[in-house]
Amino acid sequence: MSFHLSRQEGLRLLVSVRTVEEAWQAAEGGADFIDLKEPRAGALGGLPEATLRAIVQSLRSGGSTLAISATIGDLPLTDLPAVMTRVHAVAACGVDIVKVGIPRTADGAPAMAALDALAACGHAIVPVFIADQGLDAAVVAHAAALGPRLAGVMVDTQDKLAGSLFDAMPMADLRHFVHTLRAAGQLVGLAGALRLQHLPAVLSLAPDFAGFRSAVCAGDRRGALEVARVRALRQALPSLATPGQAQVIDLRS
Ligand SMILES: O=C[C@H](O)COP(=O)(O)O
Repeated sequence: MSFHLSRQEGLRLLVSVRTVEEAWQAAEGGADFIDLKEPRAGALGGLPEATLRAIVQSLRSGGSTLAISATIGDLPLTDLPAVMTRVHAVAACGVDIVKVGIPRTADGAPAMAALDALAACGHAIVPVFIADQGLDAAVVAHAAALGPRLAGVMVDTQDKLAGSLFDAMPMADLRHFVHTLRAAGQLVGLAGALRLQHLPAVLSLAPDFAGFRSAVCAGDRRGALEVARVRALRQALPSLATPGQAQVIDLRS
């Protein structure tokens, strides 16, 4: 794996963008990760490779050293050759991290086979567990067992109109997810229609990073990113992260 994400103090912000302009706005607002995604094509919508290359080229030639991730799009894990072809194609666009959705299915075997292939593919991979139907504990344990062969692990939601991550998963399950994967040496990220008001609950779970799109757009997540909204998230973090000030909110126990 050529790119390595190391653990740092505090919560890092991942902001999803769909254009060169949005990428720079996210950077200006204080994002730690620039996440390339087409929100108009679903929760993990993939951008065309030409767009990925253009954003990477602009950020790097403009002097930004921020980590850049990109999703491969919503591909079924049952077609593993197609998933791996797209992973290699996205990585070849110059991004540091490739994100791959891991939806819950009746049979966890395709997800486990995909995780094995992803861990061995030579790129920095972040599998993104889709939380809408809850998580398959055996598949999460399988990801944990892969340890640092994965660059990190995220949980996110598919249906952005059904509420936030905290509506999709009980707080106790989220705590278990973060604890299990961090104990396995992995960096853990949370996302799922998270808003400013969710930051205390996010911080109480102590993940390594949190991902945002809905919260940084004026309308819904398919609309335009607003730098002021990224900045507001960034500015909220230090005060919330100060020990004793972070309100622990058990949204669902
Ligand atoms: O990877 C993070 C996602 O793009 C977050 O999107 P969202 O805030 O709309 O759930």
